[in-house]
Amino acid sequence: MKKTNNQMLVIFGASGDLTARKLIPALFNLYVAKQLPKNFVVLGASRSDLTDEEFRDKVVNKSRYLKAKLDDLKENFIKGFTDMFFYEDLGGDYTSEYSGLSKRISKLNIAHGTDNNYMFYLSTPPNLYETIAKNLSEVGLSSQQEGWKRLIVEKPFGYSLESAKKLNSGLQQYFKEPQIYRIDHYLGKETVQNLLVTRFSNSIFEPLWNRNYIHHVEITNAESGGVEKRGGYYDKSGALRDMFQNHLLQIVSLVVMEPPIGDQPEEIRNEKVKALKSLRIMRDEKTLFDNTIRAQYVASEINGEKVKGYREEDGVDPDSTTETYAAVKFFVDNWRWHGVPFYVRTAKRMPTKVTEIVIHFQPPHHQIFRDSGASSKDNKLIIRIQPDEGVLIKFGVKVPGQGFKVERANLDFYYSSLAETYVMEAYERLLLDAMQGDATLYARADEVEAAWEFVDPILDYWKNGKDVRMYGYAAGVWGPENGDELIDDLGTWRNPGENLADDPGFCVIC
Ligand SMILES: NC(=O)C1=CN([C@@H]2O[C@H](COP(=O)(O)OP(=O)(O)OC[C@H]3O[C@@H](n4cnc5c(N)ncnc54)[C@H](OP(=O)(O)O)[C@@H]3O)[C@@H](O)[C@H]2O)C=CC1
Ligand SMILES: O=C1O[C@H](COP(=O)(O)O)[C@@H](O)[C@H](O)[C@H]1O
Repeated sequence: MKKTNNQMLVIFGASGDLTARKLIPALFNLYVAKQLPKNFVVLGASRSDLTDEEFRDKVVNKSRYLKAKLDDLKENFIKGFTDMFFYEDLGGDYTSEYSGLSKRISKLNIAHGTDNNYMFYLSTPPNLYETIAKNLSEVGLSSQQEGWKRLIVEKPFGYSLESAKKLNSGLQQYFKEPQIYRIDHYLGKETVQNLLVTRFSNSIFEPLWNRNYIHHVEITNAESGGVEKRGGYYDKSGALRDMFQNHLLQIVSLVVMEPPIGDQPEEIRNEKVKALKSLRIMRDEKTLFDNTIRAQYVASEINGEKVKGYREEDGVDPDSTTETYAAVKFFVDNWRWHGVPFYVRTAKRMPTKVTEIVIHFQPPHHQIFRDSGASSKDNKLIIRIQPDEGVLIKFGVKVPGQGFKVERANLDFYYSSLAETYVMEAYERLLLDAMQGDATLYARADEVEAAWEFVDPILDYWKNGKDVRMYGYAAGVWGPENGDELIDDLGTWRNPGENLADDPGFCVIC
């Protein structure tokens, strides 16, 4: 069991959505599970004019998640939680000097015995990250002479390769790379981590994990929701930046990577970087045209309810060319994966919320049961990241009786069958790791840059390419028909829990 030192968590942007929806509930779960250190303080910092009491009130009252739990808990238990919270008004903006903040931190440190160990969580608009790091450094709050200092940074880590490099070097002027924790909440998901264990702690999968046995790899991230209240942010981002560049390429790196020499953070991260650097970058327009598809959802009805199209959403430009669906086919240029196509798609307003990896194995070289129902697509390994987290194996079996009729069977493991095991929420797991100084599940600067290097040409083509198209799909279906064209030499995408409405797939900006 790793040790969690006494410490203070300072959250910049403490009055925001992420703090209320993710960070506070995660801290609360850690508190209930007695995982927080003996001496622990949370100092919220924002421009809003709040007292400690008002902040505490907001922290507990604003969290719908906590409200549901609070009814079951004793009042003094809850008070113990809220008493850990304090608030510092940064007075106007985040750019003025931090001597007031620094004094408050010192005072709380002495009063609560947090041993000069400070974790700074940047949950503000990203254009403030570098300024906050600079201001902290100027008042000595990045120095590790006494106690450790860590900086957790929220995505987006840049908007392009160039801006990611600028952000990384900007932060590294004030904090050393090992002090910087770039959070990618997909890495905190239990089944994403389980990929490493499935691959490297079993001898039955790894011998097959290569071009000789794997035909192709498919990764789907589907959300049934639209852009909700984040239209303004999303319209400047799009599916490729919002999900693909970070979460999905992180998953790809875990599928592709070579076995690390051990389980230490740098051993694993070094292999992930190598994996990301081996993705074949698409440079010419023809390759980009043939291997990438973008689309937007348009107004439709889902279960009898009218649903807005993307361009009608609040905060979205009515002429927006931002994609809510992105599908990319690519290859990995290394010994293990030569010639194996990867198909990765992500979208909002799909029929269901699901994320899964499907490893399609090669068909048998000589299929003697072809006429008895055996299919060349029988063998699949499905790693279900969410929901119903688990690992599923699909294979062919003989139907009892005369002859050799073949049908498909499943060997399925679901995490829910481990009823005794408490599965931590992603933010809970990641916060605890950072508190313990374990950066394994955080993205390193070179990983982020390698991912942008792959994504940048696609973004550039989608913005400036000659023949580039934007397709439409009715909200609530599995994307545009053209999405299937990408994979059509292999059939169709696996649409889990399929509920496919009639969808012609049409072009809104051809
Ligand atoms: N919400 C989410 O689900 C996710 C968010 N993120 C990232 O986390 C960060 C925070 O996101 P989120 O909490 O949603 O954002 P919000 O807009 O809800 O909150 C941002 C906070 O930053 C403060 N702030 C300081 N300067 C500004 C400014 N110029 N404009 C707006 N707010 C400012 C605001 O507090 P005050 O006005 O009091 O200073 C506010 O509390 C962002 O970088 C976002 O990309 C990443 C993944 C998911
Ligand atoms: O980072 C993001 O992730 C969410 C999806 O996360 P999940 O854990 O619910 O799968 C996505 O909705 C959001 O647009 C994106 O910014």
